[in-house]
Amino acid sequence: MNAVDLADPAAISTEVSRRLLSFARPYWKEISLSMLLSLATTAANIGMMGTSAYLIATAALQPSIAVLQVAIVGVRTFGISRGVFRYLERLVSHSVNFKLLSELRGWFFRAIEPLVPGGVEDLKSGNLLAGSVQDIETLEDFYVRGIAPPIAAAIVTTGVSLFTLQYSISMAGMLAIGLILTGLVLSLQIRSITSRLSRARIQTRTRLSELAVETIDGAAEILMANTVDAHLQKIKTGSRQAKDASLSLSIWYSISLGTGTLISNLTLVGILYLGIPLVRSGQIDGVSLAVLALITLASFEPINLLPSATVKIETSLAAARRLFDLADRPVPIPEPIHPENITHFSNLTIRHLNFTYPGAQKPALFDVSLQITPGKRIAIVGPSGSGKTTLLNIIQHNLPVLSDTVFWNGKDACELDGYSIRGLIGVLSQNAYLFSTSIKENLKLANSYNPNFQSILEEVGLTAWLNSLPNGLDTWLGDNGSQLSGGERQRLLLARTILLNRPLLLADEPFANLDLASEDKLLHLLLQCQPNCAQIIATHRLTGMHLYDEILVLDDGKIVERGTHTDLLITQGLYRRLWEQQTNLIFFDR
Ligand SMILES: Nc1ncnc2c1ncn2[C@@H]1O[C@H](COP(=O)(O)OP(=O)(O)OP(=O)(O)O)[C@@H](O)[C@H]1O
Repeated sequence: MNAVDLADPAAISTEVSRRLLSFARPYWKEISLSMLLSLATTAANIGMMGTSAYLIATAALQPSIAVLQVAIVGVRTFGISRGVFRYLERLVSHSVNFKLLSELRGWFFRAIEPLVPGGVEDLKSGNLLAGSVQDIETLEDFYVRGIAPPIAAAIVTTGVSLFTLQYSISMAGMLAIGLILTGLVLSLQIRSITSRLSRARIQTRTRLSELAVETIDGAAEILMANTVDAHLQKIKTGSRQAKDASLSLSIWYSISLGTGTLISNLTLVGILYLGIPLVRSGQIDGVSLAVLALITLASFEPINLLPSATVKIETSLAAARRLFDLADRPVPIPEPIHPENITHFSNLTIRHLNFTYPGAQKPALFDVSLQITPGKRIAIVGPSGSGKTTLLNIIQHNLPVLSDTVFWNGKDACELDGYSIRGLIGVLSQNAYLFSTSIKENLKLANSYNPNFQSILEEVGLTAWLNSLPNGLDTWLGDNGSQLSGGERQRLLLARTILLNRPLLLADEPFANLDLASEDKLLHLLLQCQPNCAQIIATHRLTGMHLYDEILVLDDGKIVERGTHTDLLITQGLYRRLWEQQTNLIFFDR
């Protein structure tokens, strides 16, 4: 949050409210309508109570029925219109509220998305889940209870006090004091008490969400390690803390409701205490006092909701603050001010690239240069930790680089639109995500317009398997493809990447968890598909190396050797040693 004193909770709340209100600006017409309807409901309620009091008090004096006719019609009209206005007010306020919440979900996703390359690694997925679901839902209270009701309450307080003023200054003063005590003093008091509790509630709820996601994701490992009880204990502790935080808020919610009702009844007693002598002295008549007494009660109806609404609004503000904190994280790879789009691929050149992770002692990449053009196949090989994945991430624009190091079609990557760069790249890795839906939907994700699924599935060798499935392409894959074997999964990921049809394909150990024969087969398939597609494959398994145009050997972040398979075997360097190690291993494996 900009230019806000972070030590001042009031300043933070004001800034958070201002930002939340800015989302409501486009809906000002609907919000104004809901405010008008809220006012109309309260006015109808006050009218109904006032005319009822008039009717009952006048009827007690046994006048002719003609005298009561207008009041009878008034009670009916106010009674029916109150229900109609209340219904319309709820309809309008909830409709605008749902629109606002869906807008906020879109905004949150758009704000988080640019952070994903390298910006949310320190966050647990349960934290983001709590943000995108629970926190946004909590904001409902801010919009439903935070905008229209306080304004309607202020208008009611002013109107009813002015009306009472026509009868007596002291009674009007008493009523205004009661209304202000409840609507303002009690609300502010409750707010200062509950703001810390609201933050604690959001924190405990987030922690519980993190624990739940972690436990579900790691269920198999937890069972294997026999630590179910320890995890359940953590969840129980988290649940208890979340329950305690909610309970404290509920207690204050009830206290505020009860105190509001107490103040309204005390005000009524005060009005009667001041009014009865006035009736006795003939300054006002008894019927007017009855009307004023019931109007007093009715006017408290919207005001009484304010202190309890404050508790909910404080929780909304705490949730919003967390959302803004997440959304305001600095973008790790800022886009240029005037980004240039790149729509085709003719070459990628990397010149003397150095890269050091923040806080790392030594660079992960040092003086790396390469060039790739359409149709060229490059393999990046090297021991674990030599920098292969880092290099692929830099090409994907997932890590920040200095200008004058990475060039697309001769243009500096730092001046290009990051989304358009990623739009040129297809990525294949063993960790790629498969959505929990059908095979067809997962393939459509890559290219919903390509009806040519069957031929690509045939190409990657999945046809026989698909034919054996009763539901074929409509087979559900399970969470992240949990119902697939390693080979089926990798073939499906390969089919999805081919369907994506991007001019540059990056593959990071794509088939490493398969047996050597399957790996060999899929690597050949990958290299044969899309002849014009440039490919860079990072691997530490030296399978099919003779098929690559160039092999870069990385060691400790530096390219120590480069050339074709035959050249590198002759060189007698690291590549040759790695090759011999692997061929010996394969020999012993057999
Ligand atoms: N996010 C990160 N923050 C800090 N250091 C990192 C990060 N990711 C990787 N590194 C470090 O950078 C170096 C290169 O890692 P990288 O993952 O690129 O190697 P690799 O060759 O792909 O390894 P492997 O074959 O095991 O996947 C390693 O020393 C690693 O510890």
